[in-house]
Amino acid sequence: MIAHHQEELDLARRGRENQERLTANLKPNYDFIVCGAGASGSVLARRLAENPDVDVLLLEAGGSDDVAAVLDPAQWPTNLGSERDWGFQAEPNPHLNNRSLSMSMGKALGGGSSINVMVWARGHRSDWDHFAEEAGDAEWGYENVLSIYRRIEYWQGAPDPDYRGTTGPVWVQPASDPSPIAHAMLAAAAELDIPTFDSPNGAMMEGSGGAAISDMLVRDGRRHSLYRAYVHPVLDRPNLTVLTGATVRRVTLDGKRATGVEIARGGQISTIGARSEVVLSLGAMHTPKVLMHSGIGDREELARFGIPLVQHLPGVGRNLQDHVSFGCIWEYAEPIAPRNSGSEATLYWKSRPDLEAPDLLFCQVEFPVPSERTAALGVPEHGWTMFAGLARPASRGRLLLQSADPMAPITIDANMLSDPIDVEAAARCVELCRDLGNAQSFRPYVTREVMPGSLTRDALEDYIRNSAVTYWHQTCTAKMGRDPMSVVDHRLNVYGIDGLRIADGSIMPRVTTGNTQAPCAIIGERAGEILRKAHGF
Ligand SMILES: Cc1cc2nc3c(=O)[nH]c(=O)nc-3n(C[C@H](O)[C@H](O)[C@H](O)COP(=O)(O)OP(=O)(O)OC[C@H]3O[C@@H](n4cnc5c(N)ncnc54)[C@H](O)[C@@H]3O)c2cc1C
Repeated sequence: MIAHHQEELDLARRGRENQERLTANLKPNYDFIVCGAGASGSVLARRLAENPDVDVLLLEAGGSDDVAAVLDPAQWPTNLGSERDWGFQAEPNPHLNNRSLSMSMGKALGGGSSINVMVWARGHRSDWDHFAEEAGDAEWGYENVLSIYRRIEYWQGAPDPDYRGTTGPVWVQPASDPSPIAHAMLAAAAELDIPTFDSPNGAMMEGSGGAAISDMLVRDGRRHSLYRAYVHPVLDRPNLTVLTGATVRRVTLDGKRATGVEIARGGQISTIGARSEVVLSLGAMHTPKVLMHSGIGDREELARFGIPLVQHLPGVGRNLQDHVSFGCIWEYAEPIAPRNSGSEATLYWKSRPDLEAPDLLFCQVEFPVPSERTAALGVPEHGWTMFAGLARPASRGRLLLQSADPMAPITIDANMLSDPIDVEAAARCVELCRDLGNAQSFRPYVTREVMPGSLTRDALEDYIRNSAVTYWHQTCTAKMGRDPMSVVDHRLNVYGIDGLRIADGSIMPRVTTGNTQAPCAIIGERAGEILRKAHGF
């Protein structure tokens, strides 16, 4: 253990010194520029840099992840609203009683994977098969994706070679020593005839759903972000430069070929060239934004701000999806301190039996999580939340520019619950929450259901609109596909532009069933495979 710790310290020092050297001597050109060191970008940069002959620049607007708020799993909520959060705010939404939701996204090395709740959820079989169908490419299908998961995981739970790998970079473990209420959640599921599983990742996500103790990216008691898993161990390579505090303003183009990027850093604007390709991994808000500022997007939207059109792609910034969630809260009989990240049990189920796959997603949270509106109903000092959401929302949002200035914010019309089907599913979702939370198995741990309680249908709808918050799974704004609203093809090429690809949650045609960082890791892995093949290395 001591020897391992010393090795870690040595590696960190070598990496730091190497990066100080590389960033003090930035080159005018790199082979590949990966924009955004988040969940997908971290994976991709590592895979490209594994070839020592390939020079990779990884650009990140945020800063270091080497702070307790990131590395200590229990401290994740303290990142919300901090310098490590972009702090997006959606427009007031009439379907949420005119509430304007906060839409946090990570701004630091690791992106969302440095501030998230660390849950590892692979997505449902039908999600990946849908991606393959949309893309017209079986390599995006479940069977292939399952083999990638096996390859990248360093699984710490009970051996399960059909589903789990033990030689990859991503340390995945079942939540260690979960809270009694996490076990109560599984017991309550069983009371309602919902099957329970050893892990949510495997057979559970091939069928109708179930309940399990969550898998987490936590290693030796510390957050194991996708940046820590993939990039941190290779920071000492001479062919990988990681530049923080660098905000990508736009892609530079020569006609319809991407030539590099324009960045803002330390008050200076400069350009850096890409000999091979530029990849946008800026997340679902900023990837479409940077495309639009580069002249790639909807003709009319760009014309509003006089941005010269390079490629008309009406789907840029459309199709915004997210899991909307509703907190139902119970008061503890005796306070129970949260363990791990405070979210250790998960459940997926269908709102209607005829659905092909689960459309409801529950993550238990071991402390109260009201919305700013439901907080007024009175929050218990000690309580827990069933954080229950729509895994397959029908509502779609849109991103719009506010200005021709690349540093200006964007307008987010999240449009949650605009489709009445979602309100129906939400009502079923909250009813199921109540059935679970009020089940026999929770009795030893709770005194009472604090909210919502038994409500008339109208009052329940009002509760849904007042309690709705984001699950922070914003995705799908530059979707992969073959229809006119698609932005990238099956090889992640931006339609109509050479040398420009997208690899992040934006390319999802539909948000996956479950938390989104594991699918974003797959997108990074696929991008790595595709680029290595395209460039013959
Ligand atoms: C609070 C919170 C909790 C979550 N909990 C979970 C969870 O428990 N499990 C789970 O699976 N998922 C969770 N998620 C979602 C998950 O983290 C994201 O879906 C995932 O990180 C998205 O990956 P990405 O690569 O698309 O983008 P990101 O991870 O967001 O990465 C984008 C990166 O690009 C950088 N960037 C953006 N704009 C620029 C620019 N102009 N120039 C340079 N850099 C830029 C960002 O700073 C960021 O580092 C959570 C997210 C949040 C915010």
